[in-house]
Amino acid sequence: MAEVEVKMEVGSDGVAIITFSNPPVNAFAISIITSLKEKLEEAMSRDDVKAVVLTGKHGKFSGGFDIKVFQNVQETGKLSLLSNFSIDFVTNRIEDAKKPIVAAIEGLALGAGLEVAMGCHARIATPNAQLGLPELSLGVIPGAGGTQRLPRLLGLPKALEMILTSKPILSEEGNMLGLIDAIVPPEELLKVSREWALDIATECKPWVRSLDNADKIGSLSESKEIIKFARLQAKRIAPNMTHPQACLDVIEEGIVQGGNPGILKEGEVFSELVVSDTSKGLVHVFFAQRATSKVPNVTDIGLKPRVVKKVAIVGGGLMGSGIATSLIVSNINVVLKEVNSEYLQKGIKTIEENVRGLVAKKKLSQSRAEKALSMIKGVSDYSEFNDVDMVIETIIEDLQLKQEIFGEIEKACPPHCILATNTSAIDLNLIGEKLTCQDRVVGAHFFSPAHVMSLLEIVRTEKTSPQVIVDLMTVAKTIKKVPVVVGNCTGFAVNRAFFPYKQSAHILLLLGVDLFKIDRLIRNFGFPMGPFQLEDLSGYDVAVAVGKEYKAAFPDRAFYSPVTELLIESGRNGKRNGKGYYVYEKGSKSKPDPLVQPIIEESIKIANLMPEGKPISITDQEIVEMVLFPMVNEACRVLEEGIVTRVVDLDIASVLGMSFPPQRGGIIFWADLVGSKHIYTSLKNWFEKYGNNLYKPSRFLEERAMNGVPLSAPVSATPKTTSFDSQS
Ligand SMILES: C[C@H](O)CC(=O)SCCNC(=O)CCNC(=O)[C@H](O)C(C)(C)COP(=O)(O)OP(=O)(O)OC[C@H]1O[C@@H](n2cnc3c(N)ncnc32)[C@H](O)[C@@H]1OP(=O)(O)O
Repeated sequence: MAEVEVKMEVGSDGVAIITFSNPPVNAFAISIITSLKEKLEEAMSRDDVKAVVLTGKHGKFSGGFDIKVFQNVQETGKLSLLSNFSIDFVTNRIEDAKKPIVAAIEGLALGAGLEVAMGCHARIATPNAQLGLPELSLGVIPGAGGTQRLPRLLGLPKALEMILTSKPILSEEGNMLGLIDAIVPPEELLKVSREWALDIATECKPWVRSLDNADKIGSLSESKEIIKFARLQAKRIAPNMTHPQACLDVIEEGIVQGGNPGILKEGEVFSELVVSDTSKGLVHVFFAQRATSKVPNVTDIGLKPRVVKKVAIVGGGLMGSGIATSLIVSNINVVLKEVNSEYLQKGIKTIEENVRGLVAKKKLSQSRAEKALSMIKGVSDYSEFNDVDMVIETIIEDLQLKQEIFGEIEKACPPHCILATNTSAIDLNLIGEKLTCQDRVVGAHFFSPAHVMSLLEIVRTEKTSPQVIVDLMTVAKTIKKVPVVVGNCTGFAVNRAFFPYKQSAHILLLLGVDLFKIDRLIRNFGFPMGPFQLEDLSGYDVAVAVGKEYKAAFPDRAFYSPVTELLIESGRNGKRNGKGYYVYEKGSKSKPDPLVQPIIEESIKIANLMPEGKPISITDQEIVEMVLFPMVNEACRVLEEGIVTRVVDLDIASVLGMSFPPQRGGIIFWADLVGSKHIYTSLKNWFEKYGNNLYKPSRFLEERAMNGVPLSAPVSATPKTTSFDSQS
């Protein structure tokens, strides 16, 4: 069968098997939908066809509507591209067809994939097929009848859970709950499906129209209560998003008015949401995340990843034990080295606690947890390093010590072994300076807690070999991390672009803006917490140590705030000792601590930033912009210096490493929506007003703003020109 094609074969039993193919996931592209309509029309009109089986090629039913079409609609505004898929195709051509249609589901049926299957008159699936409606994760709602048919097939509570969490269920659960009619092995899928279809045609099995099925919907008052509860939950999980509430409105409409009015409302709401900024951001993140795994001159030069079966970790602290946890739960053997048995026991204990935590959260079964723990071996010397495929060093940020350790591991490990460091700041060229095998040195920058956070920043030097990068990217995927490949500098891409976030928040504080207001506004923007809450969480000692690194690396613009050291002097260390900008007490929510006010007043005096000694007057929007625009400015430098060569890498690094709200599409995507000219002029204005270099626009930003070139255009896209100043 050709790559993108719909084929129909009519058997001697009178069943037409319609197979669609659009690798890799059989997405419903416009051409596939058009061909499917034609084949269905033919099947309905042919006298030798009694029933139809609809199935996908390549071991999958369908990954849903083609999301590239969403991008096209978002760019052109042409809603007609969505071609009334729901009513014209799923309802009229499938559900209302005059001959029975059975969906034969292998592998997965997601989004429109499941919606098409629910329009069919029965569903037969292979074991472990994934069934889900993940549309909310793209900023839209199920738009091909899913909001109406799933509650009618599964009952409201389970349907709401699936839609609101975007999480799929497996066909076994679907079978138990009534979504799937039978589970059969892959080799019997077509045989059973065609028999089922014939049985419906001969009335031996029921001809079920899902939209008419009211059995699983309870009383109106009961349903309304369930939806009310779901609204509260959705608000708690996604406080800044409106589309989950819009989805619940649509589901409620269907319950109150009936399935057909529900489908009409679904269509209206879908059309509004697909062109919203939220959907634009989330669709961008979907494709950007996949693009990060295609690295020019690395993944496109025919290299095959080598197998990494055993990894040694040097250092069993918080990072080392988190990384070890990620590896062992993904079936990679780990040798954990510590300097003495006390530290070793501590490290192993943390790993055991991490694994128990994953079991408690139902992310790991008990048997897999036991297997994982059997894959770790604690050691206090290098004798076990002779057959490891990779070493990850996770000790404290001390260059001399790191150089010594790298000298030792180079001798102890086999010649193919990858030598990785988890440093978050130190120049990799210095760490590997004394080695003979500098092509094997690479940064594996995990984020804390390493067994939970999904980003792996892979830092390459000019000498790191592409093979080593390919290998580490493969390990990242094995342990379910998203790898982003970046260049070498202080802070690499994530911490480098993120440092102005905290510093600008401190400048605002010292200019007299209420810190709790800053936190609240940043949360409203979509970050999970504000800059001061984040500082409380990481601990002030970390903030002071990291602040020194940036001061040394970027003395022209790194800002020193006296607040953190004064907080430490007064016995505060954030969440760790329960006392920070907020008070943390066991069993209750953190609360702003009024007792920090005198410390802030003292800091304001020391810093003396307020113009004429008075707090500045500033709008809420400007507060948010003053925290975020300096990050955009630094991100521009990261791009200009080639630390990151593609904008998608920075967008994904910001979403997964800085918790930049995914619905904003990542830092550069958002900056382009705001407009580089506005960012440039705002920064310039603050630079002139407050005299702080943190706000001085970078050359890259200035050139892009001046030439009207989006920040996301390739680095080579900016013509070199004179500045705004000299132009005006
Ligand atoms: C009207 C309807 O209600 C609206 C919809 O149906 S919206 C779509 C709903 N469906 C989804 O959200 C599913 C999105 N896809 C996924 O979650 C995952 O791709 C998957 C679980 C299907 C497969 O995962 P995995 O095997 O890891 O492969 P993954 O790398 O993600 O995808 C493989 C390729 O298929 C593409 N792809 C996956 N689903 C796609 C889709 N629905 N449309 C277009 N392209 C898609 C990916 O972009 C990727 O392309 P690339 O190779 O060029 O980078």
